[in-house]
Amino acid sequence: MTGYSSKNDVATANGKQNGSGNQTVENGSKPTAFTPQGNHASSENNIQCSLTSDEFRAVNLMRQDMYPYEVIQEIADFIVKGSGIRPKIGIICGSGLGSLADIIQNPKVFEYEKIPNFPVSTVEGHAGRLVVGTLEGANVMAMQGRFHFYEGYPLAKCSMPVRVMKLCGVEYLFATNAAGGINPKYAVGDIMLMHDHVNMLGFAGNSPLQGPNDPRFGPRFPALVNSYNKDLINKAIEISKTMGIESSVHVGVYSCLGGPTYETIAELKALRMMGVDAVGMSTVHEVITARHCDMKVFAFSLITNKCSTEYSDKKDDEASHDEVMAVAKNRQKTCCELVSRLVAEIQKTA
Ligand SMILES: O=P(O)(O)O[C@H]1O[C@H](CO)[C@@H](O)[C@H]1O
Ligand code: HPA
Repeated sequence: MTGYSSKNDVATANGKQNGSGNQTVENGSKPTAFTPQGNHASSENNIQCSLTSDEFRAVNLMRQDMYPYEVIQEIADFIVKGSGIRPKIGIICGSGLGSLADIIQNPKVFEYEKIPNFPVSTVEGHAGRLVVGTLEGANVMAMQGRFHFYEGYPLAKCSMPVRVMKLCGVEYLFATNAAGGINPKYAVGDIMLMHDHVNMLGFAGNSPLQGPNDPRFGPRFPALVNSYNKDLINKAIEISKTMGIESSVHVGVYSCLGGPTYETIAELKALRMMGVDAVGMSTVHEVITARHCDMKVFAFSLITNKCSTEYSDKKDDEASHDEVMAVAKNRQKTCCELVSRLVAEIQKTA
């Protein structure tokens, strides 16, 4: 084999490459070192990284993944007291689907940065606001912006807001996402009601439930069969008929990869062989966390792009976040109608 070389260069955290291993930092502040035990030492050590003290603290905060029950309770109390509402339905808005929160009546809006101990949204199309109010007469709360593993947050932190929802009183989780359609029958703009998932991050040994289990949330070993509530799926199918969109609504299997890269052709082929219909980078950790604390789950994917399993040189065949956002914007009205009608159905039987 020719044409491949490995130079053994040392990559620094600020992206600079330096074959000698000497480290530089952009702003001129002195690099610090840390030990494998996580100690933050300023002396030279066996393992080095070129973070300043402030950067180190920021990264540490981002990676913090232990949220004791009491901290989550405090966040929930802050939201319930601040809004004067105890929500029954929690909605997570997928990429470009923030309008699902805009249809909430009498909204009380909490910016994520103003909520104590809450992470911040870093992805375009995820505004970073919690909206609490009513929809079709039901008390609801919606996350206009979710957290993804690729943003640098551990999975437990990505799905911590689901536990906040639970302690606010939420019984039903509606999780929505933008996803690539692997099933060749799916078209851009279709909706896939999730009836199961393949947890690729779980295959790699990663779970939002990793670490000590607090039985106040749920059991150490939760079962995940029947995670996606069948009654809600059937109600959504009925609603899609009355909306005249049943031919573009499917029931299928979603898989979450870590991202932020979109998939290679070989990965897409492997996923298809595993029975996956749509792929994204979210939702599964939220569903796991919701099922762990016994919430009823309804989830759907808006198919924002087709994932071809054929090799192609055409730029148009590559997934892009711009396309994802544009399709989501186009289909937001339909998604809003589906969600509000399903909320109305739940409210009817309450
Ligand atoms: O799953 P949501 O948040 O809808 O977003 C999807 O869209 C982004 C990629 O375009 C990824 O974040 C992927 O997970
Ligand atoms: N792959 C992964 N995540 C996605 C995609 C995709 O094709 N589309 C929207 N989110």
